[in-house]
Amino acid sequence: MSYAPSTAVGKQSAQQLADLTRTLYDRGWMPGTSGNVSLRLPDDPDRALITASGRDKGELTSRDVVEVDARTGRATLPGQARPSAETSIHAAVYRVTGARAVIHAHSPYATVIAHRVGAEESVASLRVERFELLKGLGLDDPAATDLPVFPNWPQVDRISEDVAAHLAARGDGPPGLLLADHGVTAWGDSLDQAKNRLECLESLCQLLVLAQSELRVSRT
Ligand SMILES: CSC[C@@H](O)[C@@H](O)C(=O)COP(=O)(O)O
Ligand SMILES: [Zn+2]
Repeated sequence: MSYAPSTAVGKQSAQQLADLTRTLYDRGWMPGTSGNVSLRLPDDPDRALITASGRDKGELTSRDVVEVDARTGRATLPGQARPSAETSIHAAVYRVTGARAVIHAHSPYATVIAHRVGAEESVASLRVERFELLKGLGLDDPAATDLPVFPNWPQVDRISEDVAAHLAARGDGPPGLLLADHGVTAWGDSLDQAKNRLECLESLCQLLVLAQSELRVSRT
């Protein structure tokens, strides 16, 4: 039930995944067993490694990952641990954006903003503007962005369908999203880039809270 890669690339990727997950736990961004991280294998991007479900993220090792099909989220090897319950959200991001790494965290400020915006039946948009840190998101126009906030349906597949549809329709959106009352997900071309973007999103949410800004939310 533990990941035992046959290649040096698999071994190195699993180690990177585990090291980053523990770092984010240590920051308080993945309390308990919350959060999940995935990375497409550099030598075969059709496959990805993702954290196993329900593990203590502060204790995660390179054996606590699961190899899945990057586009479907289905396990590719027999006898593996259960992949993250939110694997289908990672797969939706991979299908639509071409990202190479995805991180989902329960970091406090992003989660507070996701709670304050909330969501009813459909995706909401949170306007974020003016902050210099928007430049860290790699946007075409860093003056402002509309951060999507998705309903936190109990059926994860329903969330991933919403995410895939929204990202397909809004190709110029930010490399991240909020899940109402839940947390934040960010992605990038590498684990480092996904982490940087997650840090920018968390910090932007912190600034919104500290500035006591009225949240500009639009709902469709
Ligand atoms: C500890 S509750 C958090 C979970 O429900 C979920 O949102 C989460 O982030 C972790 O799920 P996991 O299946 O371990 O990847
Ligand atoms: Zn979560």
